[in-house]
Order: sequence, then C-alpha cells, then structure tokens
Amino acid sequence: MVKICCIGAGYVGGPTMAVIALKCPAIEVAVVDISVARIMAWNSDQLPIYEPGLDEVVKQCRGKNLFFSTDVEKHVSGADIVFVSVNTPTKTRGLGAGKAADLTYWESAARMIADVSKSDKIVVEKSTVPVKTAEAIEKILTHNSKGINYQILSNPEFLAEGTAIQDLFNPDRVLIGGRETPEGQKAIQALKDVYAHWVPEESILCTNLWSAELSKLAANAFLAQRISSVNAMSALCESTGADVSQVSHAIGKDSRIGPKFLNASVGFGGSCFQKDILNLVYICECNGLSEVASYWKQVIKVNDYQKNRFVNRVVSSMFNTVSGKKIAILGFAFKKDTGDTRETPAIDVCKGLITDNARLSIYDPQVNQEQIQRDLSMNKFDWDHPIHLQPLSPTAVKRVSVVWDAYEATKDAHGICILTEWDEFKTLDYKRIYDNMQKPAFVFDGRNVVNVEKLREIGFIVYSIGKPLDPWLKDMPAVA
Ligand SMILES: NC(=O)C1=CN([C@@H]2O[C@H](COP(=O)(O)OP(=O)(O)OC[C@H]3O[C@@H](n4cnc5c(N)ncnc54)[C@H](O)[C@@H]3O)[C@@H](O)[C@H]2O)C=CC1
Ligand SMILES: O=C(O)[C@H]1O[C@H](OP(=O)(O)OP(=O)(O)OC[C@H]2O[C@@H](n3ccc(=O)[nH]c3=O)[C@H](O)[C@@H]2O)[C@H](O)[C@@H](O)[C@@H]1O
Repeated sequence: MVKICCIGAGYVGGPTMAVIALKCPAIEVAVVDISVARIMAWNSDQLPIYEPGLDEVVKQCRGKNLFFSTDVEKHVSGADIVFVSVNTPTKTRGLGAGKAADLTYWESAARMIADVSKSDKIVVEKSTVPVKTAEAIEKILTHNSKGINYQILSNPEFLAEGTAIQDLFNPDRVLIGGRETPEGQKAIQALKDVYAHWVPEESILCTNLWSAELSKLAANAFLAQRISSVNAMSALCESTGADVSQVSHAIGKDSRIGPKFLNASVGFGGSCFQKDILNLVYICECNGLSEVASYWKQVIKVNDYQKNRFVNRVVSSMFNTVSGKKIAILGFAFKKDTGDTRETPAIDVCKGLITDNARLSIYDPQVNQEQIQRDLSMNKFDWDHPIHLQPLSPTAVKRVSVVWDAYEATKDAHGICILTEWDEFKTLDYKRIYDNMQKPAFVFDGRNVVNVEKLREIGFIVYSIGKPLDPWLKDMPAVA
C-alpha cells in the first residue's frame, strides 16, 4: 500500500489530502502538524476550516485511509511520498524583509525529513515557494541523506478557498515538475499515478522543476493583475459615469479576455496574492530585472489604492468625518463562503475608519469576535505563522464591537460598508434597516452586491464601486 504523509494541516494540506484519500482508497494518507489544536479540530466534528463540502469528504475517509496526527516523525518516516504544505510567509526582518518568502518552516520540515527517514522518498513541494527552492531543499536532504535517495517534485496547488473541494475534484490542471533524469521522471510518474485516479491524463501537466515553481507565482500574479486592472477601471468609471459591471461584461465577451475574475471590488485579499507577488518582485530584483519588478509591484499598489480610495470615499461622503459615528461593517472574510480573514481588505478598511475615530459594528456569518480583534491588532504579516507562534492575547481594539446579525450591526448606524459578497447581503430587508438607521443613511458597497436603484428608492445614499455616482457624492470633495 502506497503511504502518503502531508506536513501541514492547513487550508491546503487538509482539503487536498482529504480528496486524495477519497479518490484513492488504496492509499493511506496521514496529515501531520505541529499545532495540537489544529489536529484535534481535524479529528473532531468542528473542522478547523470552513469549506463547503469538506465535512462530507473528511467524514467518509477519516479513520479508514485518512488520519490526522501530531506524530510528525512517525508518519514521515513511514511514507513513500511526503507532501510539504507548510506556511511560506513574507519575511518580516533581515534580508528581503517585506518581500522575500520566509522559508524557515519549509527548511525545518526538510531537516526533519532528513533526520527521520529510513527509506527512499519522494518529497513534494505543495507550498508556494520561490523559484529554485527545490534546489535548496535537495541540498538539505542530500547533505544529510545517510544513503537515502530523495526525489524532489514541485506540485503547486491552484485551489481557491470557498470552492476548494470543487476545484480539487475538477482541477483545470494538475502541475508536476521534476528533474529531467530517469529517477526524476520515475518520481513524476509515481505522483501522476496518484492524480490519475480521478484527473484526466491530458489535465496533468509535467514540466521541469523551475517551470512548475514559477508557474504558480505567475498564475497568482496574472489573476491578481486582472483584479487590479478592473479596479483601476472602476476609479475611472466613477469619474466618467461609465458602469464598471457593463465595462467588465463588454470586455469579457472577447474570448481572448474571457469573463471570469473581472469583478471590481474594494480590493483583493487572501493569504496568497500579495505574498506571492511580493515574492515574485523580490526574485525579479535579485535577478537584476528592476523594470519587471516594478511592473508587478504596481498590482499591489493599485490594490492598496483601491482600499484607501474606499475609506476616503466613506469619510468624505459623511461630511468629511466619521468621528463618533457608528459604521456597520457587513462581511469581514476576504471572500464569501470562507471564514478566512488573512489579508482581507476589511482589515485595512476598518483600520482606516478607526483612525478617523469611527465606531464599528462588525458582522460576518463565519468570523468570530476573537478573530476580528486579533486581525485588527496584529502587525502586518504576523498572521502567516503557525498559530502557536502568533501573539497570544492581542489587546482588544476599542471602538469595535462584533455582532451576530446584520440588523443588529446596522441599528442606529450612520453608514454601512459591505466588504464581503456573502449572498445573504443581497436579500436583507433594506427598508427595515433604513428605518432603524440615522439619517442621512449611507451604503458603501465594496462588492457590488446591492441593487443600487432599489436602495436609492428607499432613501439611502448609495456608493457602489465603479458605478455612476449618487448626486450627493458628486458634490463631496474629490477622493484620492
Ligand atoms: N490557502 C490557499 O488557498 C492556498 C495556499 N497555498 C500555499 O500553500 C502553503 C500553505 O498554505 P495554507 O495551507 O493556507 O497555510 P496554513 O497556515 O493554513 O497551514 C500551514 C500549516 O503548516 C503547519 N506547519 C508549519 N511548520 C510545520 C512543521 N515544521 N511541521 C509540521 N507542521 C508545520 C502550521 O502549523 C499550519 O497548520 C503556503 O505556501 C501557501 O502559499 C497554495 C494554494 C492555495
Ligand atoms: O495560491 C492561492 O492561495 C490561491 O489564490 C487564489 O485563491 P483565493 O485567494 O482562495 O481566492 P480568489 O477567488 O482568487 O480571490 C482572491 C481575492 O480576490 C478577490 N476577487 C476575486 C475575483 C474578482 O473578480 N474580483 C475580486 O476582487 C476576492 O474577493 C478575494 O479577496 C487563486 O484563485 C487560487 O488559484 C490560488 O491557488
């Protein structure tokens, strides 16, 4: 029986291994982590991450051919294939701080593999890593090898949160990079055989190691670049009277552009786009490609601009001050159908409003008070470290309350900011909400989920990203 072990039971390790276990009943899959709390949660009825469809997959395989454990060394030592899916945060200090990937966790996983292995292994990079990481890992493993053979493969993950199970069941492609030697090709074939249980052969792409590593960074950079492009257009739409949804629809009809990923927003969030682009920028700089680096850096700059622009729009619309005013924040997760708040634009928007002395009442169907307080008090990039290394009890941010109901959040508020596109925000009783708010009552829709015309009929002053401006907003000072 082939044995797989995955180091790192996070958003990637957990779902990907659960799907491998489901699709390959003859393979034994162990997912290991240094976080006791996380492993306990994977073994309970309350999984550590919210992902539609995940519970069913885990329930079908857990205890049969899928195991979650903190006994990292035992499972690594017994495995034929070891996936490494640990955090690869942005460095916060030293060389490359604020840009380069911090490979501390990867390196310690590699050293542990070398320490405990007693048989040949295929080691698979599942984490997103800088190009050429496989070479570094290879060096760590072979210099400590005790005669054991290691083959390193790059098998980046392309799942998106909220649709992870669907993405894993029907991936656009699976990418496997390996050495162009007979041993490398044999290792590629072994991993291909695993995926071939459910992924059509033509969707499994095999490349050299560096192409696979770079393709992951490139894919995320291209996706994020599309959002920054449409968000840049949204600013121009507001200035000209064009409607960004109509523009997206029109350009998306061109089959060369395509309709997906063209929704203007308050900015992209999530654990990877910013981190991976910063990493790409750093790699370009290290290779003397400063023009290429500044091209990709601009994607992040426009994203920051979009978040600032939103905050400025809120403040300037409300007579240039939100001091002491209650603002309801609807949605805190970085996108719908997930409880993940890593790099969510809501953090920057809330911090911006708090700086202007607003009182915030926050509601998100999947994010609790502790997480929100933690996010609003944590330093940049601190979130991307194993939980036990994160600040324990962050000081509660005053002026912020977290409630479990959109009606409660909006009661007596002066304004509402919609920051996540949860479906339930489309069908709220906005008349009831309006009646319970201070007047004039504002809605700032950062996700284009509300029906602007209907809300204006009710009496709201509505701002919706990239949409023709409300006459009220046109008269307010320009925003930068
Ligand atoms: N979240 C996502 O949607 C995607 C993430 N990725 C990449 O996958 C990697 C992992 O991401 P996530 O799963 O989101 O991170 P995560 O933070 O949810 O999970 C990583 C886990 O690794 C564990 N860990 C760290 N060092 C360890 C060690 N030495 N031994 C055992 N466990 C260790 C941590 O405790 C943590 O539970 C990152 O490189 C990320 O860029 C790639 C595609 C999608
Ligand atoms: O490497 C990763 O971590 C993953 O990053 C993204 O997945 P994810 O961040 O989970 O979610 P996305 O659906 O890509 O959304 C990212 C952000 O962009 C925003 N977005 C997305 C699409 C759009 O049209 N407009 C827009 O503002 C979302 O609201 C969200 O804040 C990629 O889509 C995955 O392919 C990749 O594997």
